Amino acid sequence: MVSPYGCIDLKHDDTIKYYGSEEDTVGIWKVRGIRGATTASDNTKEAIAQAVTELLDAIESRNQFDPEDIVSVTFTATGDLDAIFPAAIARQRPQWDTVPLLDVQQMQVEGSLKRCIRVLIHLNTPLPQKEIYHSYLRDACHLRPDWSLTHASSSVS
Ligand SMILES: O=C(O)C(=O)C[C@]1(C(=O)O)C=C[C@@H](O)C=C1
Repeated sequence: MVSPYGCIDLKHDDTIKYYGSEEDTVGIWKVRGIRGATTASDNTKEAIAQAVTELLDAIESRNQFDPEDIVSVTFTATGDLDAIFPAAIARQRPQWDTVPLLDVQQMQVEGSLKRCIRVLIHLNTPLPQKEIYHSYLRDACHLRPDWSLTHASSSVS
């Protein structure tokens, strides 16, 4: 189907992409972001590993993607967590060993949530933004109450 907007982009590999309304883009692969956050009970390898595993399990089960389609994953940790890199935990997951991973320290804002691990996944997906599920677990559920039930469009499913 040709987009009513009439904008067709012929790439070098002859792939045709249409740009238009949200309906037009369903089924066309794009890079989307998946957010998540959680808290670790302690600054220990075990507690951080448990929190990261639980968070990535939730994100993977809610979004059903192939790790092969991940562009990159960035974790942030608050300054009170330094026992292990979240990326070191993530890398042990099935098919995650080739995913580009990065850890950075979260900026320190007075009064913000302690022992918090955040994640931002960039993913190639045919799903529209409204079908991307974000996961805010444990004490991090208060950070984005609209997303703590994990649906981007804030509907409960
Ligand atoms: O989404 C989160 O993890 C938040 O804490 C919320 C929020 C925001 O205000 O949007 C704040 C700080 C983070 O760096 C990212 C986003």
